[in-house]
Amino acid sequence: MRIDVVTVFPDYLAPLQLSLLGKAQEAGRLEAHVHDLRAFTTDRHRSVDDTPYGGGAGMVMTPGPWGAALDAVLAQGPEGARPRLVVPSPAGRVFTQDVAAEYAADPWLVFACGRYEGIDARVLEDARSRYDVDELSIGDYVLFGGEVAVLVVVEAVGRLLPGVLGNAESLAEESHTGGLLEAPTWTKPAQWRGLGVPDVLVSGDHARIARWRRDESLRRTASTRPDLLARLDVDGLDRADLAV
Ligand SMILES: COC(=O)c1ccnc(N)c1
Repeated sequence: MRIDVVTVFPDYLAPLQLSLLGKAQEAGRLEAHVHDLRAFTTDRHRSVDDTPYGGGAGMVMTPGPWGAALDAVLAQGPEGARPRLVVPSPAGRVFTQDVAAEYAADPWLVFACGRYEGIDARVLEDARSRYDVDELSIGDYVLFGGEVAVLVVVEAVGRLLPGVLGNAESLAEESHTGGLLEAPTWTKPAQWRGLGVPDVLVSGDHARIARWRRDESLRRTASTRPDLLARLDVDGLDRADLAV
């Protein structure tokens, strides 16, 4: 997978070089390119924003540098490819594990990091002729810019890429895989500050352990995220059992 990020704060994306994402890049599973939007400005002040038409507080990012930047990114990628342009925005569709899986299947993601009051609407309108444009929210709150959202999305997507996670099996049991929250976990020591470990987990009965973990996962989901349960058609689930 290739990812390109256009931003006025390239340093914000430095964490992409760390940890598993750094290793994924070394292994050639992920190719990340960060572009400074100001490199596509043409004025002496390298300006990227201006006052909004119609008035109102704050500044809007001007279309010129963005158009040039998105053209340049396209020219650097595979010939004829049509990448997905992801624009982090509080007005976007909500990013979920399912969306992460969708993105993990894309060969090329381009991220446009807006700041201030956003990017001139014509940038996305123009981009739609060459990109599949996706405005994306990481939750119902507002940030200073899209860069933090890019780090969230790239980490959630990158860990789904084949070979990036040491043990791909862990993907099957984690929260939001299959729509439920994962059961609580314990490790050594067996006793800690007077607290022990559920007997079933040291029983060695793997079928019983799997059932117990499933029940704990359902209970935790019902207690913390009943909205997730409402979406699920969990076979054989008797919701009365989940009265927590
Ligand atoms: C400037 O970008 C944001 O404020 C933003 C981006 C993605 N998700 C959000 N919830 C906010």
